[in-house]
Amino acid sequence: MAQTEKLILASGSPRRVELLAQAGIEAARLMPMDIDETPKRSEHPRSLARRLSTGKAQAALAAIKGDPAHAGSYILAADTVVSVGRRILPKTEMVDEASSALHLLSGRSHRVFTGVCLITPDRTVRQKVIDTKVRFKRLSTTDIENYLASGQWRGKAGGYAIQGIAGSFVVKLVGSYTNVVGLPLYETLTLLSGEGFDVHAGWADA
Ligand SMILES: Cc1cn([C@H]2C[C@H](O)[C@@H](COP(=O)(O)OP(=O)(O)OP(=O)(O)O)O2)c(=O)[nH]c1=O
Repeated sequence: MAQTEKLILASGSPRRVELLAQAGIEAARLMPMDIDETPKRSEHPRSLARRLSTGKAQAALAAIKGDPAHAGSYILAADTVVSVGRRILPKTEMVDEASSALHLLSGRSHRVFTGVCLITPDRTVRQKVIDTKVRFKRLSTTDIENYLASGQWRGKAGGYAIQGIAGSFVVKLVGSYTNVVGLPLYETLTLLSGEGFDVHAGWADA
C-alpha cells in the first residue's frame, strides 16, 4: 500500500490494524503503549475512553520525541470501553470475569464507547468518542459455558468479540459496528482527512 504521510498506530491490537487495512490505510509503525487503564472512581465510560485513547497517543508522542524520522508523523490511538449503565465492564483476562460480564450482558442493552485520538504533524490533539448501543439475546447457561470454552473473550472489553461467535448474540445494534470491534472507521477517516491526511492514497493497492 502506497501511503504518502506516515501514520503511527499507538496500539498492539490486531483488530485495529485489520480495521485500518480494511479502510485501505497501512500504519507505518505500530507502537503498543502500556498505560494504566484503571478507571477512576465513578468515572463515566465516555470519559474513560477519552482519557485512555488520549493517554495512549500522548505516550507514543513522548516515545518518539526528538526522533527526526517521526517529525512529520500522525499518531492515532483508540480505547474501547463496554458499559451497562454507568458500570464499566473489564477487559477480561480471567474466565470468571468473562462469565460475570456475559451474565450481565445477557438479554440486555449495553453501550460500547471507543475513544479515538489523533495527534497531527503540528502536534494538534484531536479527540472523539463514538458510542454504539448493542442488545444481546438472553444467553443460556450452555451459550455461556461454550462461549467461555472458545476463549474468544480473552483481552476483549466486556468479555466478548462481536467479530466472532458473539456476533450471533446480537439482536440489535444502533450505531457503528466497527466502533464495537475497536476502531470506528467512518469517524476515524473523517478525523484523518479533516487534518490533511490523504485517506485515499492506499486504496488502489488495498
Ligand atoms: C467489545 C469488543 C471489544 N474488542 C476488543 C477491541 C480492543 O482490542 C479490546 C479493548 O481493549 P483496548 O484497551 O481498547 O485495546 P487493546 O489493549 O486491545 O489494544 P491497544 O494496544 O490499542 O490499547 O477489546 C473486540 O475485538 N471486539 C468486541 O466486540
